[in-house]
Amino acid sequence: MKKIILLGYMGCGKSTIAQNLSKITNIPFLDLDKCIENKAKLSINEIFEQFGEIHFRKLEHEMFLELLQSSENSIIGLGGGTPCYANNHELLKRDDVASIYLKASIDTLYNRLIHNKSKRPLIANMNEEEMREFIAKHLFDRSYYYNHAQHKVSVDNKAVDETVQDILEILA
Ligand SMILES: Nc1ncnc2c1ncn2[C@@H]1O[C@H](COP(=O)(O)OP(=O)(O)O)[C@@H](O)[C@H]1O
Ligand SMILES: O=C(O)C1=C[C@@H](OP(=O)(O)O)[C@@H](O)[C@H](O)C1
Ligand SMILES: [Mg+2]
Repeated sequence: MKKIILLGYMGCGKSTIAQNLSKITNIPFLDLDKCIENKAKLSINEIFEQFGEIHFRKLEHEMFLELLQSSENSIIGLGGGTPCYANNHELLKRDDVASIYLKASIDTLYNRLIHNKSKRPLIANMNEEEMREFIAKHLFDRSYYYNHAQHKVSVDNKAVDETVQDILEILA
């Protein structure tokens, strides 16, 4: 069975959707950020603070390869930046994975992230205006990498269950 990879911008719902998809399919869910935190015994915030983003990107690439190498079935929730560094986007095209881009609009992302920014070091210290502008520019830059996914699901105005159903249809 192919490994299922969920990708997309911070707040698009990778962790939430992967968890729910895992419950329905009984395929174990691995959150890349959580795996990095467990291995480093530090939170994502602490890794950024103590070692910087470049070091985080190295850990992220290594952990992504490690998860892909395992022979177990899994749903892997990436971090928002994963496809955009270390040529990770090329791994999204592999035959042994089904990669799915959870595509969200700037408004959807802004509305979710405004209440959920403290654990995301890239936006934690921004005010509302800065955040909206940052998301707009950053999403534009990153879309090139996200578009390497094999499949795309729009998540705007959809409940968690609806997005999960859309993914099940892709996988069927
Ligand atoms: N329809 C929805 N689908 C996914 N997440 C939603 C939805 N509505 C609200 N949310 C909230 O948006 C946030 C998405 O965050 P998360 O799943 O951590 O995304 P990511 O891992 O992509 O950064 C969560 O707080 C979740 O509860
Ligand atoms: O977009 C990014 O560069 C990041 C997204 C985060 O994951 P989520 O997308 O799950 O928030 C986490 O990996 C880190 O804070 C960096
Ligand atoms: Mg996440």
